[in-house]
Amino acid sequence: MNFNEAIRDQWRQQKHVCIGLDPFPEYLPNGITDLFEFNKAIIDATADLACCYKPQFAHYAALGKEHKLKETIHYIKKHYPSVPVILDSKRGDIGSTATMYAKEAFEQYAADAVTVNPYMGSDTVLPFSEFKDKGVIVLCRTSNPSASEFQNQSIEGEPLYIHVARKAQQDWNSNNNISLVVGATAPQEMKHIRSAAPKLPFLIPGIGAQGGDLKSTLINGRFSDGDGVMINSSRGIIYASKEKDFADAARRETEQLQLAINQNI
Ligand SMILES: O=C(O)c1cc(=O)[nH]c(=O)n1[C@@H]1O[C@H](COP(=O)(O)O)[C@@H](O)[C@H]1O
Repeated sequence: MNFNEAIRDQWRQQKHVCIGLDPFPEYLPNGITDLFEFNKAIIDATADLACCYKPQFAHYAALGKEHKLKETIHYIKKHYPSVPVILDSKRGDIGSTATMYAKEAFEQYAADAVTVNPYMGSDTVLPFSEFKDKGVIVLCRTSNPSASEFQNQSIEGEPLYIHVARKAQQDWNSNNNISLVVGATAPQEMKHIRSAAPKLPFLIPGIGAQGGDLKSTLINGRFSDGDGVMINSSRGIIYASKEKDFADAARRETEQLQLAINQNI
């Protein structure tokens, strides 16, 4: 089963929440200093609800704690093998280097999918999509405040993000393993991208701490028959409480987000 099939399996069980494992040392709950211990508590409390997990690479590498990232991914794969793991490293480089980045994500870290920055062109994406069983999640229209500076620029009458969506669907998806990152903070762009790429799954960050609107996200982002979306929340879930009950609080936030998704999907 490849990544996209595994996600579809999760959707069939009404799981759409992608939990971001982005530990900031200064926000760790009182008494917790170890990143793996923190992640493990969150994972054990949410694994039956999560569509997937998404650890963000910089949150480990900036602290020299890449081994804690590896430990986290191995823990999920050992104890909750049906929950896919997306390594959010937003890689992108010339083909020969991209091949090494793909090995980093899929062989060193054993991730099921990786986020990829496609703005250097096709030869930088294909080394990832050659891994048939793995997911390649291509940045299309990101959630950050300056995203429109370049991504909304019009080229031949269409915004750049639409060119990315078309290329992803038509040229990069021969192994049926491509998804798109589309931020919840850009509902009109999301609608446009969904009509250009009706069948590609969307990873949607921007709900929770970044203030994206869930209802318009679901109306604009889901497939015509529902599903189609992995709704990411990181800080909104993992920092729901700074006290001893942080894992239970993360579970409650995940349940509430899934409930809100069910009511709108
Ligand atoms: O690729 C991503 O995951 C991503 C793309 C994007 O456009 N915006 C975005 O916020 N992200 C990531 O999604 C997560 C959002 O975190 P919260 O804002 O705390 O929910 C972070 O790990 C970001 O790096």
